[in-house]
Amino acid sequence: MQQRLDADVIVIGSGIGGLVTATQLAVKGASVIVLERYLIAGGSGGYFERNGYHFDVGASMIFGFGDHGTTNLLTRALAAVHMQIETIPDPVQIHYHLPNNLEIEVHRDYEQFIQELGDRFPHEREGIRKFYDECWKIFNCLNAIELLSLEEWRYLMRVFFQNPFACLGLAAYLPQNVGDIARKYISDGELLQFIDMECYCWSVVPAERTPAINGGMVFSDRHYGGINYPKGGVGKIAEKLAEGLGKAGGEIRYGARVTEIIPKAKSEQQAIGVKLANGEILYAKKVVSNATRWDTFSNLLKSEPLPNSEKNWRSRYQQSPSFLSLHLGVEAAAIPEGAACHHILLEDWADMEKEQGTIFVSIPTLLDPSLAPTGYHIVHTFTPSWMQEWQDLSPAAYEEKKELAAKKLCDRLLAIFPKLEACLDYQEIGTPRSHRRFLGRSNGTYGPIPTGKPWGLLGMPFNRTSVPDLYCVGDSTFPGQGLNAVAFSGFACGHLVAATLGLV
Ligand SMILES: NC(=O)c1ccc[n+]([C@@H]2O[C@H](COP(=O)([O-])OP(=O)(O)OC[C@H]3O[C@@H](n4cnc5c(N)ncnc54)[C@H](O)[C@@H]3O)[C@@H](O)[C@H]2O)c1
Ligand SMILES: CC(C)=CCC/C(C)=C/C=C/C(C)=C/C=C/C(C)=C/C=C/C=C(C)/C=C/C=C(C)/C=C/C=C(\C)CCC=C(C)C
Repeated sequence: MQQRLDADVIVIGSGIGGLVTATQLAVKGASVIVLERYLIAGGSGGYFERNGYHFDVGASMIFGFGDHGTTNLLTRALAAVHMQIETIPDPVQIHYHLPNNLEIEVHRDYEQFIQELGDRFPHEREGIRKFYDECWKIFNCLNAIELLSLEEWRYLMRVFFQNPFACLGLAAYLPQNVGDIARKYISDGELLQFIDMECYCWSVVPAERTPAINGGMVFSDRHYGGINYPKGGVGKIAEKLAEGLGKAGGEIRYGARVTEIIPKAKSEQQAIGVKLANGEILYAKKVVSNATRWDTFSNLLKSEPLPNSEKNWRSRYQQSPSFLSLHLGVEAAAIPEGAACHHILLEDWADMEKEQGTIFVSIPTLLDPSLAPTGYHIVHTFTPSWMQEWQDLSPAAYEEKKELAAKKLCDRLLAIFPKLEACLDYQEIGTPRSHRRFLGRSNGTYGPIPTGKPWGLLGMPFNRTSVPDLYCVGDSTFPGQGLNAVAFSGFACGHLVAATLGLV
């Protein structure tokens, strides 16, 4: 007997990866249901409101909103469902406050950034130029081709014949890491530490473990498409994608927690399906999981032994730390005139990768004041933290540890915002436990990081999995963390699944 089908494709999770997959499939004519365990869409790209403040959950430095080229994947994902968002250009990507008074601002203008970095390291002026120019080479290859699934051979042939040099260029960079390129041109130890931080602040690993292709994207796109903040907050991206999905005929269900993926039986009689926490079972031709690979294979595929491909991947990649997050509301006087929106603070290079070592700060109200009551700013401060730090504590000990950690972070921030503590109006503290609880991410992880030196991006799995008709999308698939990166993963997954359904 033919199995009942509820949709062509079920997508588990409405993070940006899941939503881009769903919208891409819907506009190609597939019937799609997105199942989201939380109350709103967006996952790490979501938001919450408290006391008149509109806080971004995680992502706040947004790549992919440019208006030209092919790498502006957020603009493109929205346009595919006839949506767009007004964005506010950020003139400085990051203001670094590093040991030995190394104060560097990464200006939107490439030449200004290269000039100022060269002024600080005059003996390395040439090396600096050569290093960042090589990153542009990678970016120019990416930005010259249509970005779809590398698992779909017709696309690969097409893109290769359309632009063989860009494809060969990318193929050459796929196994490389940023550190190898930096060391070709630069020998100053402090400058190499700076390049490590340039990588660490988005890849959570130093340059020698950061894929060159991702470095090329980040170090060039910030000057090309630029960093642009969505007016109304980062949550608008998911809101608009979800709206576009509805208009394209797709459906999204909230409060719909998937507890189990039911794989296709060997007899091929039964369609692949999912079971929800309320006991309901839904069937589809294909299931796409936007949960992390760890959650997908260890929690959702309950009866299946862990496939060898996943075992191999887990030996090459581990979970990155999660974050300790302080969502602060402060009086405007706390923020000095002319301050940049994003800051990185580190006092001692030895602490860069340590628990609560590097501090990330984002003040989105400098770009969009409407996110806070008049006369106030949002200061979102976060620092890497491991789940182990926050387990096995009594409720009272957990609360006390949170308060202490928050106080320590605020004290360190006084170095750049001396009036911060005096101007504090609201504080909400999130730990790895909060990230696990609200985002459904194993140990609240920010995503996969290589266990040793990786072969660039070659070790990252694509969207197809070893379980027939089950696909993965999001930051535990190629090319990894970042909203623009998971948007790529969504375009690739949507394209691959559409191809297997005969829709492209
Ligand atoms: N740019 C920044 O500042 C910044 C900061 C933090 C995170 N990020 C990035 O944001 C990206 C997040 O994108 P993503 O698409 O990979 O995923 P995501 O984790 O944001 O979204 C996954 C979604 O799936 C839902 N979900 C999980 N398990 C489920 C289940 N069993 N049933 C139903 N729903 C379930 C979650 O609630 C969530 O909405 C990450 O790549 C991260 O790197 C960026
Ligand atoms: C045919 C032949 C011969 C060959 C073939 C080859 C090819 C074609 C290849 C291709 C490839 C590709 C397509 C690739 C792609 C890639 C991509 C798209 C990538 C992307 C990336 C992106 C990224 C990485 C991004 C990221 C970002 C991030 C993560 C961010 C973050 C941030 C944060 C965390 C924040 C911070 C700070 C403060 C606040 C200060």
